[in-house]
Amino acid sequence: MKYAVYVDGQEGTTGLRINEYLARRTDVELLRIEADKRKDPAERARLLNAADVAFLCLPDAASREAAAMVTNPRTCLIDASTAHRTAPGWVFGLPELSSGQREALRGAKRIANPGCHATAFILAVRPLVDAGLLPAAAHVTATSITGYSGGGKSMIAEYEAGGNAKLTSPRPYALGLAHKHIPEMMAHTGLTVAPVFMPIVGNFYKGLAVTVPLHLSDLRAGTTPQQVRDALAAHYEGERFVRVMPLRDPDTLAHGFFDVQANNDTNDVDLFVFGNDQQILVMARLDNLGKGASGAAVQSMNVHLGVDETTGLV
Ligand SMILES: NC(=O)C1=CN([C@@H]2O[C@H](COP(=O)(O)OP(=O)(O)OC[C@H]3O[C@@H](n4cnc5c(N)ncnc54)[C@H](OP(=O)(O)O)[C@@H]3O)[C@@H](O)[C@H]2O)C=CC1
Ligand SMILES: CC(=O)N[C@@H](CCC(=O)OP(=O)(O)O)C(=O)O
Repeated sequence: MKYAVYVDGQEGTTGLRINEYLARRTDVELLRIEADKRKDPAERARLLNAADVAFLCLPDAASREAAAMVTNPRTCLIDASTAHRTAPGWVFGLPELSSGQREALRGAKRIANPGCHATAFILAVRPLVDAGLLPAAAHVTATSITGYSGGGKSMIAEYEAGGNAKLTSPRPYALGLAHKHIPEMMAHTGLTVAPVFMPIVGNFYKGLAVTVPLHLSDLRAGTTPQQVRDALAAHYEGERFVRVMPLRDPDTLAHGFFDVQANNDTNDVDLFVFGNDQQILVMARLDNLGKGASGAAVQSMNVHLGVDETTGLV
């Protein structure tokens, strides 16, 4: 038996990559929309309702419209947009979040794929809150360095057109302190105070690293960097796609510089803890188009269907 799968937004950055993952699979029949009907509501509704799994790789408003078109109770929607990540009735597509998450995804017909920055932030912070090392009311800050593909087709075109000197240097953004991932960062870590979050987009295609700096005095009294690293390792023990590096990763320190692109073309997340007697940096690195978007969506589909979670992923 093959699963019927439709990608709404198949020509976009996330949709194209999901199609690449799925094209290699023998257990999936891809339903494709004709090029001239890509935005035809009736044709999209027909395909959405014919699918066992439909990925929404669309701007937020179009994702909301697509969700409203689905009347088939068998169709499982996996929404890559920001529209439903804290919405009631939608399960967050991050299997590694907590011990009950896979079971929830298995039973869900509405799955919201996490944002790329949010994935890295949540994977770095949630285990520390769960372990009681980081108080839920802590005042947390975070930065993220990301490649420009995170901005979708329009930002990719801007960078690749060339000729704009302003794009050659890294650009901090979301300076209104209201980045669209903050609600999901709070909802899925348990933090009760909004983190101060500043992303920076750089002149490279893909790769992302979130850094969360913490004073040890903000953690449970007596917490050491090693305990923080060990809490992460305990939370992710046995996970195929999350690797917790040794404390003060010797390879990184030997190079002197952190490689934001080292997880590109994989679905892997690497977590790091650097630190001294007073301070730590917790860092999470991933491919924003892999575990930050399309890879995560395919992983959630695998969990939902009950097939090997790594099928089609590297
Ligand atoms: N890029 C990334 O790293 C990530 C993106 N996301 C999210 O995934 C979603 C898709 O992003 P991304 O792939 O980057 O965006 P893109 O802009 O690259 O692609 C969006 C696609 O949706 C199509 N589209 C727009 N409106 C409609 C409509 N009404 N009906 C059908 N198709 C429509 C666009 O058509 P056209 O080609 O004509 O413009 C385009 O092909 C967004 O919500 C984004 O926030 C999530 C995680 C990471
Ligand atoms: C460089 C850039 O602009 N990146 C996007 C994030 C892309 C992403 O993962 O967010 P969504 O899934 O919510 O679209 C941003 O920060 O808004």
